Amino acid sequence: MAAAVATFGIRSVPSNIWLHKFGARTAAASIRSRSFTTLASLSPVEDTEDIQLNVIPKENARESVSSTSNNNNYKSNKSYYPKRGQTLELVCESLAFKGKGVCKVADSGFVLMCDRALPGERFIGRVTRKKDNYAEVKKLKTITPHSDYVEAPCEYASHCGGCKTQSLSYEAQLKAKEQQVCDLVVHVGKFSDQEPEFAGVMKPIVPCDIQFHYRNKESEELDILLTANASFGLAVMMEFSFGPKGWVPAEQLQEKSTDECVYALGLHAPGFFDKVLNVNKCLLQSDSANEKSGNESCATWRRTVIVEDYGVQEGRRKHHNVLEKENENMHEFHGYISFKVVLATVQECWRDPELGLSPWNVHSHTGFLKHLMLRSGRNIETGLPELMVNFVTSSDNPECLRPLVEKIATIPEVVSIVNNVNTSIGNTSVGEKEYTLYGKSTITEILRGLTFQISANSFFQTNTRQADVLYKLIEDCAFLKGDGSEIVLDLFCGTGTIGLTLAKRVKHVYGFEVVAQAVSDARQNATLNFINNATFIEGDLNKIDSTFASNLPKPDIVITDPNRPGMHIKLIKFLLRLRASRIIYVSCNPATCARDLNYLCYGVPEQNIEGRYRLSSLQPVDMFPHTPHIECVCSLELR
Ligand SMILES: C[S@@+](CC[C@H](N)C(=O)[O-])C[C@H]1O[C@@H](n2cnc3c(N)ncnc32)[C@H](O)[C@@H]1O
Repeated sequence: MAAAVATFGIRSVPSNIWLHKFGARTAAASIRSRSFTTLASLSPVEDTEDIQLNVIPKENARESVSSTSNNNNYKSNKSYYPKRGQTLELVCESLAFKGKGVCKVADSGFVLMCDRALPGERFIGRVTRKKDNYAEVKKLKTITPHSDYVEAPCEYASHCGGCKTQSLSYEAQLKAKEQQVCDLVVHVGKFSDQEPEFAGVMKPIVPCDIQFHYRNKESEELDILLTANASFGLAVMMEFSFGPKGWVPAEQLQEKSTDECVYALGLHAPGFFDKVLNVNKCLLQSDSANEKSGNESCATWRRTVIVEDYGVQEGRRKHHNVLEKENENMHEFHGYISFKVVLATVQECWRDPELGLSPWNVHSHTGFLKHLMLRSGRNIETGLPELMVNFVTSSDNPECLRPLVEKIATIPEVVSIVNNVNTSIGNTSVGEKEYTLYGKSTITEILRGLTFQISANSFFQTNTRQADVLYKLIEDCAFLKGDGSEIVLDLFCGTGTIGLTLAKRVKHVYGFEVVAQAVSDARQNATLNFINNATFIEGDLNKIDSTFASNLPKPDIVITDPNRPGMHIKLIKFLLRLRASRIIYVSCNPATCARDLNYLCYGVPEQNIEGRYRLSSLQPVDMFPHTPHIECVCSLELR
């Protein structure tokens, strides 16, 4: 297999007026019964909004339009089409992929998608973009707010791109996510919700219990802040961007001082790749710390925050002991405090003209600092948090970072400072070169009783606490015999997490992963955990050929955990030929997941490939409250 990451396209699942039973039908029968009136034709694989929307066949369009129910047949009445720029009164009915509100014009049934519209909300919106059978709209004014309203505690909630549903009660968020998965399974996956088995297959969403542990004000702020960016979860990963000009939301322009419009370090404004919302001290400091610290140095401020937050008067060690007793989420909480301190330290000095550091300008392709990535792990001996700070720069000049590195290195939790050099004009954070500027090149984390080493560019679940729940679910779905006889194939294995949690009860684990650093971490993780029956292989699963895995013993269980685009059709065909008894499909994108489940269960009729699997359970898991993200664990049995 080649090692390069490829882009690829899979056509979207053809529309079909027949919804399938749960694998009960043979593929041949399903081929006969299909009527391929394809609305979607070829959707780019990343445009999963289209996968989700273009799912109802033309001949059914009218029926679905006339229905005003919540059935989420996201299909518009073709006889009505609003004009671009037109303002309309709309009602949001439900949430769709990426957390966009599915809205309808009263009496027409025409579907419009609106960012930040929440179920039950009646509002005025302006049509911004027309798609084939729906349109996009920008919210101008709320007439009546959505149901299940709660006050969003974060001052950036309505501006930053991350947690769109902060003002929706957590119960309502869960309901919306569960509904979304269900709709996708029916409309994209083509499973019939009329079958008696459906209710048994679709499991209720597993909530994130951290929601309920963090009840006090500080803690809510923690939850919210740490989910404020799509790329991180609760306390273990955060990505900030540098920009030449801070973005200020229109409604705040009057209040903000002009210097806030200069050089920014913060979160991307929603929908803008070139605008950065500066994350300033207001968000970083708790109110009490703000009052107390005044102009004090960062170190003093840090102590103040900790003492104020927990009422602990003396000694760090004692502080931790007390915390462990008082708050079982101490690890995340303390990691969070360290994030705040690192960010405040960088904010304090990176604009100093003497350092000569400039932010990356995405338009002119000039400037040096692209991103600041913070990742937190845990010291495996003390259990205390340890932090990795990763500066992503546009050129190879690590010496320029020296003054910043010296300051950050004084923060006790920081054990690793690295520099990823990414010379491409794009905004990605993975570097062609990596320098370790201070301490180690990796951090460690503990998950399901195992130790994992993580490099800057390796994937690792960003909400460790909920990852533990997720991996336990995967283990349960594996139904291991426990006699050490089974072979496990761990596709998209990252640092080996899933395979290694199963390794001690199986004969051998074979993991495949494209990122070289992750493969090397996975091998090291096997050693760290005294596991010698796991083999990790570097390669691109989008570029497999007929010889793929032919030299390995036939697996009994396949775990597949692709990133958002889902599985390449080549890999799906490989799995259909392989016929392992069980596949566990772990997905972070329910739209591509539904599409791939359809392939695995009903085949690829256009290519005369039969489906082989029966979907026996689908378990949504909420890894990231307040964000649109949904994780799913699906069990498929060989028919
Ligand atoms: C969602 S992560 C899952 C990682 C791992 N299973 C875990 O739970 O930590 C997806 C992984 O697939 C890897 N990946 C993405 N595209 C790939 C490809 N074409 N071939 C192989 N691995 C790929 C990513 O680098 C990432 O580590």
